[in-house]
Amino acid sequence: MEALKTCLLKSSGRNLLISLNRQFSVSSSNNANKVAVMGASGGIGQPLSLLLKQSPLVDHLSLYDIQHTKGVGADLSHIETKAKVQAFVGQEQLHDSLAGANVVVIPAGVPRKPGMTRDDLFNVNATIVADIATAIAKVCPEALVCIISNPVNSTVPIASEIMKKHGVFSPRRILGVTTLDIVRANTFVAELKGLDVTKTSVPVVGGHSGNTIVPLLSQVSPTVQFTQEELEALTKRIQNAGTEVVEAKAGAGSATLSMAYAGARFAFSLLEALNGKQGVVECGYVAAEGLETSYFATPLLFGRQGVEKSLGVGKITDFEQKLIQVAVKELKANIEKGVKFVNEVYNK
Ligand SMILES: NC(=O)C1=CN([C@@H]2O[C@H](COP(=O)(O)OP(=O)(O)OC[C@H]3O[C@@H](n4cnc5c(N)ncnc54)[C@H](O)[C@@H]3O)[C@@H](O)[C@H]2O)C=CC1
Ligand SMILES: O=C([O-])CC(=O)C(=O)O
Repeated sequence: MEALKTCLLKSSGRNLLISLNRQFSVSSSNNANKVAVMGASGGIGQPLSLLLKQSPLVDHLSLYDIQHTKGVGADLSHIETKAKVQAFVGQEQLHDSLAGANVVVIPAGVPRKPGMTRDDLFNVNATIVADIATAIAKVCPEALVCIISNPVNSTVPIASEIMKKHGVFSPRRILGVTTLDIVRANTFVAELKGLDVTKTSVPVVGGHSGNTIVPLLSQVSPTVQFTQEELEALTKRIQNAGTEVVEAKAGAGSATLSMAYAGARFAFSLLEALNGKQGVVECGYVAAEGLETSYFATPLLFGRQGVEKSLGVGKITDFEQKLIQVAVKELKANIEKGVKFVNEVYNK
C-alpha cells in the first residue's frame, strides 16, 4: 500500500501541470505523440487543448468538433510551443482528424443542467461517443482513448463494445477519465486537514456519478485521521461536487476548467508512460477483471501500451466496503445500458 501511495503521489501528469505553469523545460522522448481532441470547441475542449498545446509531450495536436474548430485552431496555432495544430470541422473531416493519433481525448457531448443526472445525458451522448469510437476503430485502432463524455459509467462500455464489434478491443486502451474526482478529493481533504495540497493524494474508485464515486479516505497520503462525521461529510461532498458546480453555473453547463486540468493531468501521465517512464499511476475507469463489476475505476499502472494493470482497491474499511456495495448496484445498471445500446439500438 505504501508503494501505491508513493506512486499516486508522484502521479506524473499532476507534477507536469504544476511545473508547466512555471516553465517549459520538461523533457520528452523522441517518440512523436499525436493527440486528438474530439469536442475541441467546447467548454472543456478549449482549455484542455490549450493545456495540451503547452506541453512538450505533444508533437501534434488535432482538434475536431462539429463547429468552430477553425477559429480555435488558428488561435492556438500562434502559441510559441512545439505542438503542431491542425483543425477539423464537421462529420466529413472526422476520419482525417484521427489519422495517426496515438492518444484520443473525448470531451464531446452535452453537459448537465441543474436537476439532471449524468444518466439523463445518455440519449444524446451515447450516439456521439459511439460515432467517434467507430471512427477510431477504423482509423487509429491502436490509439489510447480517454473518455470524458458523460455518463462515463456507460460511455466507456459503449466505446468498448464498438471496438469489439470491429475486432480491435483492448482493455488497455479504453479509459474513462475520473481524474476530476481525485483532484477534488485532494483539494477538499487538504483544505479540511490543513495539508499541502500538492502533496495530498486520495484514491477514488468505483465509477463517475453520485453514489458510484467512492473515495478511499482510509488510504489518504499523508496518513490522516477522520471522525465518522468527517468521513461521511467528505464522502458526500466528493460524490456531489459535480452537482455543486452545475448548480453554481445555474444552467450554463458543468465543470469545464477543473475538468480541463484533470483531463490534461490524465493525458500527460499516459504520454509519459508511452514515452517509457516507469511507475506512472492514475485512477481511471476501465474494463476490470476479478472485481465486482465488469468496469470499475481503480488506481492503474500505465505503461508503453496504456493500462499495464489495475492496482485494485487495496485494504479498505467496512465503511468503504458499504459504499462500494451501493456503487456496484448502480454501476451494473449503467454498464448494462451502455452494452445494450451498442448491441440493440446503435446500428451504424
Ligand atoms: N468525466 C468527467 O469528470 C466530466 C465530464 N464532463 C462531460 O464532458 C462533456 C462535455 O462537456 P462541456 O465541454 O462542458 O460541453 P460543451 O457543450 O461546452 O462542449 C461540448 C462540445 O462537443 C461538441 N460536439 C457535440 N457533438 C459532437 C460530435 N458528434 N462530435 C464532436 N464534437 C461534438 C460540441 O459542438 C461542443 O463544442 C459532457 O458530456 C459533460 O457531462 C464534464 C465535466 C467532468
Ligand atoms: O457533474 C457533471 O455533470 C460533470 C461531471 O461529470 C463532473 O463535474 O464531475
